[in-house]
Amino acid sequence: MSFFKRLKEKLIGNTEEEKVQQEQLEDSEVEVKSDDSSFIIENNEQTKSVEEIVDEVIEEIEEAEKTTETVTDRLDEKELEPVEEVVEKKPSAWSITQKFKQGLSKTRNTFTSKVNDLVARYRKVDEDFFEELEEVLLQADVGFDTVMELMDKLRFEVQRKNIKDTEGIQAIISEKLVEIYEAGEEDIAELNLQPDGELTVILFVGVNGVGKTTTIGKLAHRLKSQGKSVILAAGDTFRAGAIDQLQVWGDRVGCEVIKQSEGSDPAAVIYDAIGAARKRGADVLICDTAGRLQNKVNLMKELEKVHRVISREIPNAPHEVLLALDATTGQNALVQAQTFKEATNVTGIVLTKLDGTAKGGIVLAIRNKLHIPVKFVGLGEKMDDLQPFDAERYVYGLFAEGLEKELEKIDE
Ligand SMILES: Nc1nc2c(ncn2[C@@H]2O[C@H](COP(=O)(O)OP(=O)(O)OP(=O)(O)O)[C@@H](O)[C@H]2O)c(=O)[nH]1
Repeated sequence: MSFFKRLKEKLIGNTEEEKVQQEQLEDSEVEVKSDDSSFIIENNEQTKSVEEIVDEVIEEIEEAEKTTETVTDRLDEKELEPVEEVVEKKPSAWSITQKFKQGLSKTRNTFTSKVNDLVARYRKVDEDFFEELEEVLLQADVGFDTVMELMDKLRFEVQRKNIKDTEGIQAIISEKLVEIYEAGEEDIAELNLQPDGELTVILFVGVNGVGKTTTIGKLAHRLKSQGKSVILAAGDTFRAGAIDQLQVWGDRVGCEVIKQSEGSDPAAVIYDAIGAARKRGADVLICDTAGRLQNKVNLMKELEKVHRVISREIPNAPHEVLLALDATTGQNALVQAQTFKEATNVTGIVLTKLDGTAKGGIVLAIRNKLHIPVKFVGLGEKMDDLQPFDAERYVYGLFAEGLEKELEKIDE
Protein backbone atom coordinates (compact mmCIF):
# COMPACT_ATOMS: atom_id res chain seq x y z
CA MET A 1 0.00 0.00 0.00
CA SER A 2 1.36 3.43 -0.88
CA PHE A 3 2.45 5.79 1.89
CA PHE A 4 -0.39 8.24 1.17
CA LYS A 5 -3.09 5.59 1.12
CA ARG A 6 -1.83 4.29 4.46
CA LEU A 7 -1.60 7.84 5.76
CA LYS A 8 -5.17 8.61 4.75
CA GLU A 9 -6.48 5.47 6.42
CA LYS A 10 -4.65 6.35 9.59
CA LEU A 11 -5.83 9.95 9.70
CA ILE A 12 -9.45 9.23 8.94
CA GLY A 13 -9.65 5.76 10.40
CA ASN A 14 -10.42 2.67 8.41
CA THR A 15 -13.16 1.00 10.34
CA GLU A 16 -16.65 1.28 8.85
CA GLU A 17 -17.81 3.16 11.95
CA GLU A 18 -15.02 5.70 11.61
CA LYS A 19 -15.73 6.22 7.91
CA VAL A 20 -19.39 6.90 8.65
CA GLN A 21 -18.42 9.34 11.43
CA GLN A 22 -16.13 11.17 9.02
CA GLU A 23 -18.81 11.36 6.34
CA GLN A 24 -21.29 12.71 8.87
CA LEU A 25 -18.73 15.29 9.93
CA GLU A 26 -18.24 16.45 6.35
CA ASP A 27 -22.02 16.48 5.68
CA SER A 28 -22.81 18.61 8.68
CA GLU A 29 -20.13 21.22 8.13
CA VAL A 30 -21.91 24.39 9.09
CA GLU A 31 -22.01 27.61 7.24
CA VAL A 32 -22.65 30.74 9.24
CA LYS A 33 -24.56 33.44 7.41
CA SER A 34 -25.61 36.79 8.74
CA ASP A 35 -28.39 39.14 7.88
CA ASP A 36 -29.33 42.35 9.64
CA SER A 37 -31.58 40.84 12.29
CA SER A 38 -30.17 37.44 13.29
CA PHE A 39 -27.65 34.72 12.61
CA ILE A 40 -28.86 31.55 10.97
CA ILE A 41 -26.79 28.37 10.93
CA GLU A 42 -27.55 26.10 8.02
CA ASN A 43 -26.55 22.56 7.34
CA ASN A 44 -27.57 20.26 4.54
CA GLU A 45 -30.92 19.17 5.89
CA GLN A 46 -32.23 21.65 8.35
CA THR A 47 -32.16 25.30 9.30
CA LYS A 48 -31.95 26.19 12.99
CA SER A 49 -31.72 29.43 14.82
CA VAL A 50 -28.87 30.02 17.25
CA GLU A 51 -31.41 29.97 20.13
CA GLU A 52 -32.60 26.50 19.14
CA ILE A 53 -29.03 25.24 18.96
CA VAL A 54 -28.17 26.77 22.34
CA ASP A 55 -31.29 25.12 23.87
CA GLU A 56 -30.25 21.78 22.45
CA VAL A 57 -26.71 22.11 23.83
CA ILE A 58 -28.06 23.04 27.29
CA GLU A 59 -30.34 20.00 27.18
CA GLU A 60 -27.38 17.77 26.27
CA ILE A 61 -25.29 19.18 29.13
CA GLU A 62 -28.14 18.67 31.62
CA GLU A 63 -28.61 15.13 30.40
CA ALA A 64 -24.85 14.43 30.77
CA GLU A 65 -24.85 15.89 34.28
CA LYS A 66 -27.69 13.60 35.28
CA THR A 67 -25.73 10.53 34.27
CA THR A 68 -22.35 11.54 35.69
CA GLU A 69 -21.62 11.54 39.39
CA THR A 70 -20.01 14.70 40.68
CA VAL A 71 -16.55 14.71 42.24
CA THR A 72 -18.09 15.40 45.65
CA ASP A 73 -20.35 12.35 45.27
CA ARG A 74 -17.28 10.27 44.70
CA LEU A 75 -15.29 11.79 47.53
CA ASP A 76 -18.09 10.86 49.91
CA GLU A 77 -17.63 7.24 49.02
CA LYS A 78 -15.33 5.28 51.29
CA GLU A 79 -14.42 2.59 48.79
CA LEU A 80 -13.31 3.00 45.23
CA GLU A 81 -15.71 1.64 42.64
CA PRO A 82 -13.99 -1.28 40.85
CA VAL A 83 -15.15 -0.03 37.44
CA GLU A 84 -15.78 3.65 37.16
CA GLU A 85 -19.00 5.09 35.88
CA VAL A 86 -17.55 7.58 33.39
CA VAL A 87 -16.82 5.45 30.34
CA GLU A 88 -16.52 7.83 27.43
CA LYS A 89 -17.38 7.24 23.83
CA LYS A 90 -14.22 6.50 21.88
CA PRO A 91 -13.16 9.64 19.97
CA SER A 92 -13.07 9.22 16.20
CA ALA A 93 -9.72 8.84 14.42
CA TRP A 94 -10.40 12.11 12.61
CA SER A 95 -11.02 14.07 15.82
CA ILE A 96 -7.66 12.85 17.18
CA THR A 97 -6.01 13.86 13.90
CA GLN A 98 -7.50 17.33 14.32
CA LYS A 99 -5.98 17.57 17.82
CA PHE A 100 -2.54 16.98 16.32
CA LYS A 101 -3.23 19.58 13.64
CA GLN A 102 -4.35 22.11 16.23
CA GLY A 103 -1.58 21.28 18.72
CA LEU A 104 1.16 21.57 16.12
CA SER A 105 -0.11 24.84 14.63
CA LYS A 106 2.74 26.91 16.11
CA THR A 107 5.36 24.61 14.62
CA ARG A 108 3.46 24.39 11.35
CA ASN A 109 3.08 28.13 11.00
CA THR A 110 6.78 28.76 11.50
CA PHE A 111 8.28 25.71 9.90
CA THR A 112 5.91 25.20 6.99
CA SER A 113 5.86 28.83 6.00
CA LYS A 114 9.65 28.67 5.75
CA VAL A 115 9.47 25.51 3.63
CA ASN A 116 6.78 27.09 1.43
CA ASP A 117 8.90 30.16 1.04
CA LEU A 118 11.82 27.98 -0.04
CA VAL A 119 9.67 26.11 -2.54
CA ALA A 120 8.45 29.42 -4.01
CA ARG A 121 11.94 30.86 -4.25
CA TYR A 122 13.70 27.85 -5.68
CA ARG A 123 11.15 26.03 -7.82
CA LYS A 124 13.93 23.61 -8.88
CA VAL A 125 15.52 21.08 -6.54
CA ASP A 126 19.27 21.71 -6.39
CA GLU A 127 22.10 21.71 -3.83
CA ASP A 128 21.34 25.28 -2.67
CA PHE A 129 17.73 24.30 -2.02
CA PHE A 130 18.84 21.30 0.05
CA GLU A 131 21.24 23.44 2.05
CA GLU A 132 18.56 25.97 2.95
CA LEU A 133 16.09 23.21 3.76
CA GLU A 134 18.70 21.71 6.08
CA GLU A 135 18.88 25.03 7.91
CA VAL A 136 15.08 25.28 8.27
CA LEU A 137 14.91 21.77 9.73
CA LEU A 138 17.71 22.50 12.19
CA GLN A 139 15.87 25.63 13.35
CA ALA A 140 12.79 23.48 14.10
CA ASP A 141 14.94 21.45 16.54
CA VAL A 142 14.79 18.30 14.46
CA GLY A 143 18.39 17.66 15.54
CA PHE A 144 21.58 17.41 13.52
CA ASP A 145 21.75 13.62 13.04
CA THR A 146 18.10 13.34 12.04
CA VAL A 147 18.43 16.22 9.60
CA MET A 148 21.47 14.59 7.99
CA GLU A 149 19.65 11.27 7.70
CA LEU A 150 16.62 12.99 6.22
CA MET A 151 18.71 14.94 3.70
CA ASP A 152 20.41 11.74 2.52
CA LYS A 153 17.05 10.08 2.04
CA LEU A 154 15.64 13.11 0.21
CA ARG A 155 18.60 13.36 -2.15
CA PHE A 156 18.30 9.65 -2.92
CA GLU A 157 14.55 9.85 -3.51
CA VAL A 158 14.84 12.95 -5.70
CA GLN A 159 17.43 11.19 -7.84
CA ARG A 160 15.53 7.90 -7.96
CA LYS A 161 12.28 9.49 -9.02
CA ASN A 162 14.01 12.09 -11.16
CA ILE A 163 12.19 14.89 -9.35
CA LYS A 164 13.02 18.31 -10.71
CA ASP A 165 10.45 20.64 -9.14
CA THR A 166 10.33 21.62 -5.48
CA GLU A 167 6.53 21.48 -5.54
CA GLY A 168 5.29 18.49 -3.56
CA ILE A 169 8.54 18.23 -1.62
CA GLN A 170 6.54 18.45 1.66
CA ALA A 171 4.89 15.17 0.81
CA ILE A 172 8.27 13.48 0.27
CA ILE A 173 9.66 15.00 3.48
CA SER A 174 6.62 13.67 5.36
CA GLU A 175 7.07 10.19 3.99
CA LYS A 176 10.75 10.15 4.89
CA LEU A 177 10.14 11.55 8.38
CA VAL A 178 7.68 8.77 9.17
CA GLU A 179 10.17 6.27 7.75
CA ILE A 180 12.93 7.62 10.00
CA TYR A 181 10.69 7.67 13.06
CA GLU A 182 9.42 4.15 12.60
CA ALA A 183 12.71 2.64 11.40
CA GLY A 184 13.36 -0.78 12.83
CA GLU A 185 11.01 -0.37 15.78
CA GLU A 186 8.00 -2.48 16.46
CA ASP A 187 4.89 -0.73 17.74
CA ILE A 188 6.02 0.36 21.17
CA ALA A 189 3.95 3.49 21.52
CA GLU A 190 1.30 1.51 23.41
CA LEU A 191 1.38 1.56 27.19
CA ASN A 192 2.48 -1.72 28.69
CA LEU A 193 -0.76 -2.43 30.55
CA GLN A 194 -1.16 -5.74 32.36
CA PRO A 195 -4.04 -8.13 31.62
CA ASP A 196 -7.35 -7.62 33.47
CA GLY A 197 -7.12 -8.49 37.13
CA GLU A 198 -3.42 -7.60 37.42
CA LEU A 199 -2.06 -4.30 38.71
CA THR A 200 -0.07 -2.11 36.32
CA VAL A 201 2.43 0.24 37.98
CA ILE A 202 3.48 3.37 36.10
CA LEU A 203 6.29 5.47 37.52
CA PHE A 204 6.52 9.11 36.45
CA VAL A 205 9.87 10.90 36.51
CA GLY A 206 10.97 14.33 35.34
CA VAL A 207 12.16 17.68 36.65
CA ASN A 208 9.82 20.12 38.36
CA GLY A 209 7.78 22.42 36.19
CA VAL A 210 7.63 20.25 33.08
CA GLY A 211 3.95 19.50 33.62
CA LYS A 212 4.36 16.12 35.30
CA THR A 213 1.42 16.51 37.69
CA THR A 214 -0.93 17.72 34.95
CA THR A 215 0.14 14.81 32.78
CA ILE A 216 -0.48 12.29 35.56
CA GLY A 217 -3.98 13.78 35.94
CA LYS A 218 -4.64 13.61 32.20
CA LEU A 219 -3.36 10.03 31.95
CA ALA A 220 -5.51 8.98 34.92
CA HIS A 221 -8.50 10.54 33.17
CA ARG A 222 -7.65 8.74 29.95
CA LEU A 223 -7.33 5.36 31.64
CA LYS A 224 -10.53 5.89 33.58
CA SER A 225 -12.32 6.73 30.34
CA GLN A 226 -11.21 3.32 29.14
CA GLY A 227 -12.91 1.73 32.14
CA LYS A 228 -9.82 1.24 34.33
CA SER A 229 -9.75 2.02 38.03
CA VAL A 230 -6.76 4.18 38.86
CA ILE A 231 -4.98 5.15 42.08
CA LEU A 232 -2.36 7.90 42.36
CA ALA A 233 0.67 7.84 44.66
CA ALA A 234 2.03 11.22 45.82
CA GLY A 235 5.70 10.25 45.67
CA ASP A 236 6.94 13.82 45.19
CA THR A 237 7.33 14.54 48.87
CA PHE A 238 10.10 17.05 48.24
CA ARG A 239 8.52 19.97 46.36
CA ALA A 240 6.27 22.13 48.50
CA GLY A 241 2.70 21.86 47.26
CA ALA A 242 3.26 18.81 45.04
CA ILE A 243 1.11 16.55 47.23
CA ASP A 244 -1.80 19.03 47.31
CA GLN A 245 -1.54 19.58 43.58
CA LEU A 246 -1.81 15.85 42.92
CA GLN A 247 -4.77 15.68 45.30
CA VAL A 248 -6.52 18.40 43.27
CA TRP A 249 -6.06 16.30 40.15
CA GLY A 250 -7.21 13.20 42.01
CA ASP A 251 -10.41 15.02 42.98
CA ARG A 252 -10.90 16.35 39.48
CA VAL A 253 -10.67 12.97 37.77
CA GLY A 254 -12.11 10.97 40.65
CA CYS A 255 -9.07 8.93 41.75
CA GLU A 256 -7.95 8.10 45.24
CA VAL A 257 -4.57 9.65 46.12
CA ILE A 258 -2.28 7.82 48.56
CA LYS A 259 -0.08 10.32 50.37
CA GLN A 260 1.97 11.04 53.47
CA SER A 261 3.28 14.29 54.87
CA GLU A 262 5.77 16.49 53.01
CA GLY A 263 9.36 15.34 53.43
CA SER A 264 8.49 11.68 54.07
CA ASP A 265 10.24 8.84 52.28
CA PRO A 266 8.85 8.53 48.70
CA ALA A 267 9.56 4.79 48.70
CA ALA A 268 7.35 4.42 51.81
CA VAL A 269 4.50 6.33 50.11
CA ILE A 270 4.72 4.09 47.08
CA TYR A 271 4.90 0.95 49.22
CA ASP A 272 1.66 2.07 50.92
CA ALA A 273 0.09 2.89 47.57
CA ILE A 274 0.83 -0.61 46.21
CA GLY A 275 -0.86 -2.07 49.30
CA ALA A 276 -3.90 0.19 48.83
CA ALA A 277 -4.11 -0.52 45.10
CA ARG A 278 -4.06 -4.26 45.75
CA LYS A 279 -6.66 -4.01 48.47
CA ARG A 280 -9.01 -2.06 46.21
CA GLY A 281 -8.33 -4.30 43.24
CA ALA A 282 -7.26 -1.27 41.18
CA ASP A 283 -6.07 -1.72 37.60
CA VAL A 284 -3.43 0.99 37.46
CA LEU A 285 -1.25 2.75 40.01
CA ILE A 286 0.43 5.94 38.79
CA CYS A 287 3.32 7.10 40.98
CA ASP A 288 4.59 10.66 41.04
CA THR A 289 8.23 11.25 42.03
CA ALA A 290 10.36 14.29 42.81
CA GLY A 291 12.54 15.67 40.05
CA ARG A 292 15.65 17.04 41.66
CA LEU A 293 18.17 17.30 38.91
CA GLN A 294 20.59 19.48 40.82
CA ASN A 295 21.95 16.47 42.61
CA LYS A 296 22.23 13.54 40.28
CA VAL A 297 23.52 11.15 42.93
CA ASN A 298 20.50 11.79 45.17
CA LEU A 299 18.13 11.51 42.24
CA MET A 300 19.63 8.16 41.30
CA LYS A 301 19.52 6.87 44.87
CA GLU A 302 15.91 7.92 45.31
CA LEU A 303 14.74 6.43 42.04
CA GLU A 304 16.70 3.23 42.65
CA LYS A 305 15.06 2.84 46.04
CA VAL A 306 11.56 3.47 44.65
CA HIS A 307 12.26 1.01 41.84
CA ARG A 308 13.49 -1.62 44.29
CA VAL A 309 10.42 -1.30 46.49
CA ILE A 310 8.07 -1.63 43.53
CA SER A 311 9.79 -4.64 41.97
CA ARG A 312 10.09 -6.40 45.32
CA GLU A 313 6.32 -6.13 45.71
CA ILE A 314 5.43 -6.88 42.10
CA PRO A 315 7.94 -8.75 39.94
CA ASN A 316 8.47 -7.08 36.53
CA ALA A 317 7.07 -3.78 37.85
CA PRO A 318 7.19 -0.87 37.30
CA HIS A 319 5.68 -1.74 33.94
CA GLU A 320 6.40 1.71 32.60
CA VAL A 321 8.83 4.43 33.66
CA LEU A 322 7.60 7.53 31.87
CA LEU A 323 9.81 10.59 31.65
CA ALA A 324 7.95 13.88 31.31
CA LEU A 325 9.81 16.44 29.19
CA ASP A 326 8.74 19.97 28.34
CA ALA A 327 8.87 20.45 24.56
CA THR A 328 9.30 24.20 24.97
CA THR A 329 12.71 23.68 26.58
CA GLY A 330 14.10 22.41 23.28
CA GLN A 331 17.56 20.89 23.38
CA ASN A 332 17.59 21.20 27.17
CA ALA A 333 14.95 18.46 27.25
CA LEU A 334 17.48 16.18 25.57
CA VAL A 335 20.03 16.84 28.31
CA GLN A 336 17.43 16.08 31.00
CA ALA A 337 16.47 12.89 29.21
CA GLN A 338 20.08 11.77 29.12
CA THR A 339 20.44 12.30 32.88
CA PHE A 340 17.25 10.40 33.72
CA LYS A 341 18.21 7.64 31.34
CA GLU A 342 21.38 7.16 33.34
CA ALA A 343 19.48 7.24 36.64
CA THR A 344 16.68 4.83 35.81
CA ASN A 345 15.35 2.58 33.10
CA VAL A 346 13.10 5.01 31.21
CA THR A 347 10.64 3.08 29.01
CA GLY A 348 8.86 6.00 27.39
CA ILE A 349 8.69 9.75 27.07
CA VAL A 350 5.75 12.04 27.53
CA LEU A 351 6.45 15.27 25.71
CA THR A 352 4.36 18.00 27.30
CA LYS A 353 3.41 21.41 25.87
CA LEU A 354 4.10 20.47 22.27
CA ASP A 355 1.39 23.01 21.43
CA GLY A 356 3.46 25.72 23.11
CA THR A 357 6.50 25.51 20.85
CA ALA A 358 7.30 26.40 17.28
CA LYS A 359 10.11 23.83 17.43
CA GLY A 360 8.07 20.64 17.39
CA GLY A 361 10.89 18.86 15.56
CA ILE A 362 12.21 17.96 19.01
CA VAL A 363 10.09 14.76 18.88
CA LEU A 364 12.34 13.44 16.14
CA ALA A 365 15.53 14.50 17.88
CA ILE A 366 14.48 12.67 21.06
CA ARG A 367 13.59 9.54 19.19
CA ASN A 368 16.79 9.49 17.17
CA LYS A 369 19.20 10.44 19.91
CA LEU A 370 17.82 8.54 22.85
CA HIS A 371 16.06 5.61 21.19
CA ILE A 372 13.26 5.91 23.72
CA PRO A 373 9.76 5.97 22.25
CA VAL A 374 7.65 9.10 22.72
CA LYS A 375 4.52 7.46 24.14
CA PHE A 376 2.36 10.53 24.67
CA VAL A 377 2.33 14.16 23.65
CA GLY A 378 0.64 17.07 25.38
CA LEU A 379 -1.25 19.05 22.77
CA GLY A 380 -3.04 21.54 25.02
CA GLU A 381 -4.28 22.18 28.52
CA LYS A 382 -7.58 20.33 28.27
CA MET A 383 -8.09 16.98 29.94
CA ASP A 384 -8.19 15.06 26.65
CA ASP A 385 -5.26 16.90 25.10
CA LEU A 386 -2.85 14.16 26.10
CA GLN A 387 -2.66 11.83 23.12
CA PRO A 388 -0.62 8.74 22.26
CA PHE A 389 2.14 9.80 19.91
CA ASP A 390 1.56 8.84 16.33
CA ALA A 391 4.15 9.51 13.62
CA GLU A 392 1.60 9.83 10.79
CA ARG A 393 -0.61 12.29 12.66
CA TYR A 394 2.50 14.17 13.71
CA VAL A 395 3.70 14.74 10.13
CA TYR A 396 0.16 15.68 9.16
CA GLY A 397 0.32 18.28 11.93
CA LEU A 398 3.55 19.59 10.39
CA PHE A 399 2.38 19.74 6.77
CA ALA A 400 -1.43 19.64 6.97
CA GLU A 401 -2.22 21.81 3.95
CA GLY A 402 0.43 20.30 1.68
CA LEU A 403 -0.60 16.77 2.61
CA GLU A 404 -4.31 17.45 2.18
CA LYS A 405 -3.62 18.16 -1.50
CA GLU A 406 -1.82 14.82 -1.84
CA LEU A 407 -4.58 12.95 -0.04
CA GLU A 408 -7.25 14.46 -2.29
CA LYS A 409 -5.38 13.04 -5.29
CA ILE A 410 -5.93 9.52 -3.91
CA ASP A 411 -9.67 9.88 -4.50
CA GLU A 412 -9.24 11.11 -8.06
N1 LIG B 1 -0.39 24.19 26.74
C1 LIG B 1 -0.08 23.16 27.50
N2 LIG B 1 0.12 23.34 28.82
C2 LIG B 1 0.44 22.28 29.58
C3 LIG B 1 0.60 20.98 29.02
N3 LIG B 1 0.96 20.15 30.04
C4 LIG B 1 1.00 20.89 31.16
N4 LIG B 1 0.70 22.18 30.89
C5 LIG B 1 0.65 23.33 31.82
O1 LIG B 1 1.92 23.52 32.40
C6 LIG B 1 1.78 24.07 33.68
C7 LIG B 1 2.64 23.33 34.66
O2 LIG B 1 2.14 22.04 34.81
P1 LIG B 1 2.15 21.27 36.20
O3 LIG B 1 1.67 19.92 35.98
O4 LIG B 1 1.47 22.12 37.18
O5 LIG B 1 3.68 21.20 36.46
P2 LIG B 1 4.41 21.68 37.73
O6 LIG B 1 3.58 21.51 38.94
O7 LIG B 1 4.93 23.05 37.49
O8 LIG B 1 5.61 20.75 37.86
P3 LIG B 1 5.71 19.20 37.89
O9 LIG B 1 4.38 18.63 38.26
O10 LIG B 1 6.76 18.93 38.91
O11 LIG B 1 6.13 18.90 36.51
C8 LIG B 1 0.29 24.04 33.99
O12 LIG B 1 -0.24 25.33 33.80
C9 LIG B 1 -0.26 23.09 32.96
O13 LIG B 1 -1.59 23.36 32.60
C10 LIG B 1 0.41 20.82 27.61
O14 LIG B 1 0.55 19.74 27.03
N5 LIG B 1 0.07 21.93 26.91
